[in-house]
Amino acid sequence: MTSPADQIPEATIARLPGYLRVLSALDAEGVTRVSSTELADAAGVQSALLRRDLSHFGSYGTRGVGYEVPVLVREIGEHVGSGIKWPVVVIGVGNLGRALARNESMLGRDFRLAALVDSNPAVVGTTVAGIRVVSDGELEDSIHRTHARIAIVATPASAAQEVCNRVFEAGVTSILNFAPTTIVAPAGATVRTVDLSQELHILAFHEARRTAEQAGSATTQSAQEYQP
Ligand SMILES: NC(=O)c1ccc[n+]([C@@H]2O[C@H](COP(=O)([O-])OP(=O)(O)OC[C@H]3O[C@@H](n4cnc5c(N)ncnc54)[C@H](O)[C@@H]3O)[C@@H](O)[C@H]2O)c1
Repeated sequence: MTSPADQIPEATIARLPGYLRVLSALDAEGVTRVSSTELADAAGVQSALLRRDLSHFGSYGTRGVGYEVPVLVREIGEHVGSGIKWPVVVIGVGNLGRALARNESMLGRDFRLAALVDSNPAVVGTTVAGIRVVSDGELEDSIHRTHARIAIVATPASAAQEVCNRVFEAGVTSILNFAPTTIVAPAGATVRTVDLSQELHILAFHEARRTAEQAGSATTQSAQEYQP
């Protein structure tokens, strides 16, 4: 398709799985065509944004006809690596790592748990979700053995950068980082950091603004009601 990946905005890439989810559901229902407005509504975005996102991949739809659902499912699926069953190594098998491992569905159907690594001798050797946890000394080996290029880091922040350095050195090029720290990655590698607390703070920001607006309108109202 048209644009090289490094010219596609991250925000566009982040919306692709949402489009694919809606399109796959339509496809499963036997729907063959969808307008940009219908698709945008179902995905919860503006239709102009949807058209712009898809145009990055050369999908422009046809005026009055819309998009061919099976074609778009195949094309977006190829872009987001759908149907590959990517092996994923999880490093740090504490509360979070264990929860992810035990609920593989949280990873989505295109990813499979390939190895679990932890440094705690009390955790090493235990079995989580049918996989034996190996020691951090076996980190590189577990990456080579499973051919994983994606890793999830769920260690404390203090260990995360060193773990990531080793993981990159072993051939991983994509990390989903849960540790609350900024990871420095080599050129050509991708790190996505997930921070629930940051997401909650974004909601709190909007809540604070709504509260301030309500307080402001109440003040304005009472000022208008004031008749000297
Ligand atoms: N992103 C989020 O929304 C979110 C939510 C909860 C927790 N966290 C973060 O995720 C991380 C994990 O949280 P948790 O509650 O599971 O912590 P935890 O202490 O229960 O688990 C951390 C695990 O990492 C292991 N570990 C430490 N150093 C290691 C190393 N060098 N190599 C391999 N394993 C190592 C520990 O032995 C432990 O089992 C923490 O950094 C925490 O702050 C993030």
